[in-house]
Amino acid sequence: MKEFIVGRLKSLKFAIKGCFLLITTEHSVMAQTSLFSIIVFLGFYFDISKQDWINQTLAMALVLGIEGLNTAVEKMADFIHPDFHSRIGFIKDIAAGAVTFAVLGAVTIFLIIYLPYFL
Ligand SMILES: Nc1ncnc2c1ncn2[C@@H]1O[C@H](COP(=O)(O)OP(=O)(O)OP(=O)(O)O)[C@@H](O)[C@H]1O
Repeated sequence: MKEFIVGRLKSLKFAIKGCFLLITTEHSVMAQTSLFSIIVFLGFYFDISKQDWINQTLAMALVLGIEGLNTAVEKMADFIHPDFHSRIGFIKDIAAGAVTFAVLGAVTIFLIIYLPYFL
């Protein structure tokens, strides 16, 4: 049992390190976290409902989570095959496409929540 807990804590430490690496080294994640800070500010400013906090938190987590996986795919592709190859291009394009789906969903949710405050 002790081994299990120590193992999980170690994994958590590496996972938090991964979050830190994403935020401090990846420009796309930096841009997204900056934008999300503004969204969180707007949440407090307009005193949005509990349900809207849940909705926007899920939207932001989804974008950052998929962006993180996209970054991992890009890094792995660059490591395995640093030269230009159409299959690497395809893999990177569909990974970026996955992020785009999440971003479109998140933008839709943000518009549903905040547009009424600006109309
Ligand atoms: N080795 C490669 N072979 C073929 N096409 C590639 C290759 N590397 C990149 N590409 C093409 O360039 C696009 C951008 O790739 P890149 O790795 O620069 O990602 P990015 O989205 O610009 O990420 P970042 O800004 O985080 O570096 C890919 O989606 C793909 O179409």
